[in-house]
Amino acid sequence: MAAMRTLGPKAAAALDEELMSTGAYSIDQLMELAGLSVSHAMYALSPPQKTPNILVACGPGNNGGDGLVAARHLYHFGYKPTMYFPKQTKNELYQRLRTQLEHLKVPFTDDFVGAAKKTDYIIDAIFGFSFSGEVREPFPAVIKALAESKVPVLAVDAPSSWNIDEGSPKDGPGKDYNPDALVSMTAPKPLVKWFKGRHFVGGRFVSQKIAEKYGFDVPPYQGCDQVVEIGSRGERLGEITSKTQPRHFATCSTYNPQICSMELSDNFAVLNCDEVEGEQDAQSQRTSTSACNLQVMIRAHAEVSNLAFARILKLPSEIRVQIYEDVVQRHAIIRPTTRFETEDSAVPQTCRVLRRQTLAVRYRNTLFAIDLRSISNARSAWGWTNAVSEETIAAIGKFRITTITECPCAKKDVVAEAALDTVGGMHGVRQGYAIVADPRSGWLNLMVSIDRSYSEDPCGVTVDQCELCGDRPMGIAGSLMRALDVLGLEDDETVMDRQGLVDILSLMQSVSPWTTDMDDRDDDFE
Ligand SMILES: NC(=O)C1=CN([C@@H]2O[C@H](COP(=O)(O)OP(=O)(O)OC[C@H]3O[C@@H](n4cnc5c(N)ncnc54)[C@H](OP(=O)(O)O)[C@@H]3O)[C@@H](O)[C@H]2O)[C@H](O)CC1
Ligand SMILES: [K+]
Repeated sequence: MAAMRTLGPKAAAALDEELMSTGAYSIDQLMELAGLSVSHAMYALSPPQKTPNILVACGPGNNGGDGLVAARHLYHFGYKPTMYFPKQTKNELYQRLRTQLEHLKVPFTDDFVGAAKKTDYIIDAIFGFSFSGEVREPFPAVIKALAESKVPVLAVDAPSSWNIDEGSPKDGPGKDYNPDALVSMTAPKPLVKWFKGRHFVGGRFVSQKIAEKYGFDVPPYQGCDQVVEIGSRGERLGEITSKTQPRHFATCSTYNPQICSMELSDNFAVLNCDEVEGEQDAQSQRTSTSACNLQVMIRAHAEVSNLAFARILKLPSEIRVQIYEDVVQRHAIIRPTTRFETEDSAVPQTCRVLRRQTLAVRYRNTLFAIDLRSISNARSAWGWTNAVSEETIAAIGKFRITTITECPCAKKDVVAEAALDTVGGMHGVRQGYAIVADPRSGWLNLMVSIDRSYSEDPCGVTVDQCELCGDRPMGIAGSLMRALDVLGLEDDETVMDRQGLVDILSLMQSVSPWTTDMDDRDDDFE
């Protein structure tokens, strides 16, 4: 996949001129769009629930203006921005942007170095494509602090102090400055050749005609996104290894758009591709017919759904295309690994560790996992969500339990179908339970299904009888009901605060562990 073309400093300045002359844009508009893109990139990197405090360092030029605009949007997204803006020019535009922030009571600080120690994220909007020469006062200490920062940094258009054409400086305060992320305005600058972090492009307003004239690519923005995450050099997908250290982790169930992509903590490392293989791989340890079938089904699914599953995952389009091509052309590298690996014991509290049949795709530092059970069995999509992220928990306030009784009576399918209305289209669920977080409606749906093979109820509680045959199966749902009882929740629809949800998830974990036990004994899982 070819890397995106870059725009040198002269071309970038000429483009801005053209946008403001023949393009009929005003500088305010361009800056508003640029700052909005920055705020979207920030949100994509880390939502306000995770990193509320953002220190925005603004330089004297338009790069600084982008930072001022971004801070306003971030405030409205729920962050708490703090501004460092030491060299304000007389330009009226900057005064207005500052006043807008002051009206929101966004604080301005003179002590960047001190503030940098207290924040969760820093936005570097000091210099953009017009930076040149040695860094002048008062910025050397600021650039040095950015280089030494323990908290992550998102750079706007360029890591400040980097040479736009030649990248990171050989000496000076920015010598070791390598921000974690970069959002390129309109098009990447040549310096991205040396940039190694996560990279977004923003500026969804230029026409194809202008892009052609200036020789850059308009990236494939999706939905109403203001930014696209791209690989700096268009590298191919990495292969899967159990040692992959993902920064983010996403799971998805194809047939249920309510199951969104989820993000977990940084130190969550998990991968399991047991029994799933792509091409016969020299290193593969086993072969499995179900894997071959799966492969065929994934392929068919990919063709039919035209990447719907990747879209649900909100994968960068580059990866979507890659998955699509790989899957359709049967080049997916899917390797069996033996076990899951979790690094953080807290993770299982809010996460159901992936089990079999997971297609994982590593893209740069991000590991994407797609739950193939949903892909492989279109008629009975497995409603498994493997993780409930902090962000999702923050977005939901209600909890709903649906019990699906899989009874040995002949009408069991009917029983399962009855759950359709309540859980948004999932059926065919067997043992286990699914947690479906739906931030849009504010629901955390917990679907409990019961299998007769669970003959004992660990908490001595029986649950709903089968509507059709009157039998009262027991099992995992019983323990859950018990857990709710402990919490004093009698209704199966409850509005609760975030802590309540966390408590429930923790309790479920403690009464019925979601991780290794089940995985160990679940060899016949299909
Ligand atoms: N294309 C888009 O989508 C848009 C991008 N925008 C953003 O604008 C910047 C470019 O803005 P510009 O005003 O041209 O310049 P900068 O902000 O990069 O920097 C200019 C100021 O920086 C000072 N400067 C330059 N070099 C040094 C140095 N070595 N030491 C200290 N200070 C330096 C310079 O100061 P002076 O003292 O020389 O005046 C300038 O004040 C682009 O990168 C995007 O982020 C726009 O928002 C429009 C849309
Ligand atoms: K910058």
